[in-house]
Amino acid sequence: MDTTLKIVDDWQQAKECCQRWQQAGETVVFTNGCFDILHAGHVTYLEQARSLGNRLVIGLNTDASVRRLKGARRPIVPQAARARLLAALQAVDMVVCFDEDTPLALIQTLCPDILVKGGDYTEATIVGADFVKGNGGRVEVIPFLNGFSTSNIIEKIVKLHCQNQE
Ligand SMILES: Nc1ncnc2c1ncn2[C@@H]1O[C@H](COP(=O)(O)OP(=O)(O)OP(=O)(O)O)[C@@H](O)[C@H]1O
Ligand SMILES: O=P(O)(O)O[C@@H]1O[C@H]([C@H](O)CO)[C@@H](O)[C@H](O)[C@@H]1O
Repeated sequence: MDTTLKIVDDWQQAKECCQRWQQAGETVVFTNGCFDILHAGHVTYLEQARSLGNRLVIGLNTDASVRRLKGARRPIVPQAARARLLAALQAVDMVVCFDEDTPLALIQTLCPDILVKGGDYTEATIVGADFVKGNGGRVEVIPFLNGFSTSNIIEKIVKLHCQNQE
């Protein structure tokens, strides 16, 4: 299968695909993030998110959005490559990029049935939670898998490869 076909650039096309899934009785799960330097915590998280429904859609921050969110030295991995890696995961059915600071407009466009974030968030801090619940959906927080973060990976690389070696 050509998994690049999961990467959808046009939000209207993504909306129509989600509608087709929902009209077929499938539950559409949505999550979002930067997913810079994909790691095992992301993969476990996404597989658990997918298990909550029948389809998993990822809202992926563009490079400009990541830079505003995480600083000028991020992302490490450009959005095209981040999208490509996510699309290759069996758990993922669609990847849609958003350039805003938050995924709210995308969530309001796609109207997912379930909105998911990891345990580094609470329902009160999940953007789109009120909209999804108001639209008859629900919000789920997936436990954080400790020891896995992109920041930790970057710190380890700097420590092991960039500082003066003893
Ligand atoms: N170890 C983990 N366990 C479960 N969920 C995770 C884990 N790491 C990230 N996530 C989830 O994956 C999504 C994307 O997170 P993000 O790309 O910010 O990962 P990160 O490793 O925390 O990155 P950074 O260290 O740059 O903040 C978020 O919904 C987040 O809750
Ligand atoms: O990868 P991150 O930093 O977990 O993703 C961010 O999530 C924010 C979250 O949805 C707030 O509830 C979102 O606003 C931001 O754009 C990133 O996707």
